[in-house]
Amino acid sequence: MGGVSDRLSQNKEVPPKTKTDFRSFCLATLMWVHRLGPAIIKELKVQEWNDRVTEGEGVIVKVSKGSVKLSQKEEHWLDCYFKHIRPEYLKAQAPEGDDRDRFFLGASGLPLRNPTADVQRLREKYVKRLQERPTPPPKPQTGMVVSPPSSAVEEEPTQMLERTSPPTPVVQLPTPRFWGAFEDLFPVTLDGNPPTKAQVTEAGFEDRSYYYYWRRLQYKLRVQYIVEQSTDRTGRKPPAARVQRAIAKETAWTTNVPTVDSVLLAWVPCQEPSLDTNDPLLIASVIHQKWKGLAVKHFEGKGKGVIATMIFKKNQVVCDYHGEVVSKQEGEQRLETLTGEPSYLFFFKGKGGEPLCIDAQKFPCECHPDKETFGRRLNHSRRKNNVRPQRVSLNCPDGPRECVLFIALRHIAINEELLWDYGIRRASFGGEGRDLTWLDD
Ligand SMILES: C[S@@+](CC[C@H](N)C(=O)[O-])C[C@H]1O[C@@H](n2cnc3c(N)ncnc32)[C@H](O)[C@@H]1O
Repeated sequence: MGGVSDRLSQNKEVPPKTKTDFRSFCLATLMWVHRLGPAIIKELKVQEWNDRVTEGEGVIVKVSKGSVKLSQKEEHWLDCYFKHIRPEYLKAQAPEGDDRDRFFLGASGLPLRNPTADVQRLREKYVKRLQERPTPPPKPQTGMVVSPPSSAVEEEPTQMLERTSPPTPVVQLPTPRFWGAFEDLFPVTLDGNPPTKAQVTEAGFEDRSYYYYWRRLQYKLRVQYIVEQSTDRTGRKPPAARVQRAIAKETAWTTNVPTVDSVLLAWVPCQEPSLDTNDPLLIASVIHQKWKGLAVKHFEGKGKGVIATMIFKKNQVVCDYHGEVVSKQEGEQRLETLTGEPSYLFFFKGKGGEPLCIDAQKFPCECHPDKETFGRRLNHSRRKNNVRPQRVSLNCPDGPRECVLFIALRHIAINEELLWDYGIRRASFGGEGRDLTWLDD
């Protein structure tokens, strides 16, 4: 399973069956090595996983009845499941399901029902395989391409993962067909270097076009990165000087450095996402406050905040700012009554420019007494904001509802904290803002 966790951490393809096996393997670790009962495992919460603390060479995870100490390796396995498998299961889940806090989910996105049966299945599968295995397959030799076609990968996942299948002899490969195998061996990254000629030849890729393609993809990646770095919150096309400064900051890039012109050419205006105000899923999520892929986490010096537990794509709706919608005037009066505690009042302009306020001060809210409403927990950052608020009028069954949705400004990775720009600066409120130590302007 070490091979599987390596592939998962490197974002390489892993067949669904192997992912299920890997989840069972994590369950088996908790059951067999740490003697946790299935009921405790089923109850394990995302929050408990996120709140794990390092102790010596391992980590302590609080569980419903006590705690468990995992080794670094075991932590790595469980984290691989959490970061690379669970988010996929979350995608499958219908909005009615309440997935949000369970660590172990089934492929349907719902909480895992029978960990014992899962572990048993895994055990039987491997015992059977060991009994059936004839003689060990030959080890791959150097100068061979060790990448079976993807159909073979589906049928016999462990062969691919342990790289024990008989190697395919080197042939002159057409570029597009085998690019995947090349990229697996030499992933294209923002800061990496292309493989040397010797490495390429050793891996069985004689054709120089792979090398050039690698560089071209890295160039595109870098151009896109500089576009993002040099475009400010106004979303307007950046001036050449700003692009030049953003490029100059990347001192580690010594070759394959994008030119200012190529960045300006690649720049396109940021598209306002067109939200479907009749979307039943969106409406259900707002009404029932069931948002996928989010978890609350405690941050030192910030209090609570929200992290992503699945990937969010640019322009995807993350959650809403849930609370009581009142007039701006009413909101200001409520603000006056606050004495030093954090404010959860969101002022905005509703449909037709009407000044409104969403009051999320009360927790839990009356309409969802058993729920963590995520929007109110999002912290501020001007510099590292990755979501932005957008006002919409949703066509809910009981009539139009004024809403503020948080939209991903870019690709958001798992475990990343969700941050939005509150629009407050140190100079705000006639300079009163300078007392707010957490502002990063
Ligand atoms: C809407 S609440 C955000 C959630 C809040 N952290 C909590 O625990 O519920 C706003 C308050 O969070 C805190 N906060 C927001 N962003 C912060 C940041 N970047 N660093 C530290 N505190 C922050 C401030 O106290 C602010 O008044």
